[in-house]
Amino acid sequence: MIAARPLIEAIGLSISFGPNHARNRVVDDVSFRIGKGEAYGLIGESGCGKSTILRALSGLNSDYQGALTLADRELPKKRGKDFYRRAQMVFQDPYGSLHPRKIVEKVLTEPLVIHGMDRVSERIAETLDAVGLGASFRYRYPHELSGGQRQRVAIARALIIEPEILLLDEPTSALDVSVQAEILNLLKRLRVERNLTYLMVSHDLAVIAHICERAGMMYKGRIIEELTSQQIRSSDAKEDYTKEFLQASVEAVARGPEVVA
Ligand SMILES: Nc1ncnc2c1ncn2[C@@H]1O[C@H](COP(=O)(O)OP(=O)(O)OP(=O)(O)O)[C@@H](O)[C@H]1O
Repeated sequence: MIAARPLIEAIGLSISFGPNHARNRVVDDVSFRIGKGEAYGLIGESGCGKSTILRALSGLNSDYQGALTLADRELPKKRGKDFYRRAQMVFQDPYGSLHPRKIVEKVLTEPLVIHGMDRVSERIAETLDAVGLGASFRYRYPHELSGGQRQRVAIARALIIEPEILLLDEPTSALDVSVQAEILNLLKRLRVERNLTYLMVSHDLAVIAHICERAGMMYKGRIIEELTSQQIRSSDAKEDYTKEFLQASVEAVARGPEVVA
């Protein structure tokens, strides 16, 4: 079900790269709507434009045509602090996204200071707890953490300012298979507990079907059709390309993400 009034909307989004005479359009007239509290996925093979959409929405690339809206208001090309207060990003690579010389406490203090939030020490303790890391992790450096623990810190950093929206770019694909399911289950639980809205990008259909209620199937920069997680599970697609994509992943979807409890 599409909410009548979406929290996030993309309207005719197009994004091109390269010099004027040889612009390469990698996102082509994409539109989607995400209701408050919904988890929406963008799925497709490598290079189809998923991350480019997420980067545009998160303000990392302002060179786009069309409109992106938040709660019915068109977002300015240069996102203000108010946008980041409401929407935070979690990246694929927990190794690259944490500064090697900052202990966890510093990583978690910074967003609180930027957004002028109180109860710094308590919020750090509460958020570490919420992502399944105890107080002992507070004074550790990234190199003292496993990949899964680092991704939990990255999730804590995103959540500590209590945003409404998480923009998730392949948040488990850099992790060991055994750890992926733990992080996915954490994301699933946090969404319910905090009534979060997710936009998640993944090439992995099982991951999208596990987390998202709906997903846009992308092919060469376009969303060629939208599917519910139920349609993904039952391989119920209209487009031939989607059918092939689903068929190729059918066993993985039926199994769920590896070792999900
Ligand atoms: N800054 C950029 N300059 C030039 N081309 C770019 C840039 N960013 C992305 N592209 C190109 O846009 C296309 C889509 O990339 P994008 O990263 O969005 O794909 P994706 O679907 O997320 O795949 P992947 O999972 O491999 O990242 C690719 O051909 C990529 O090379």
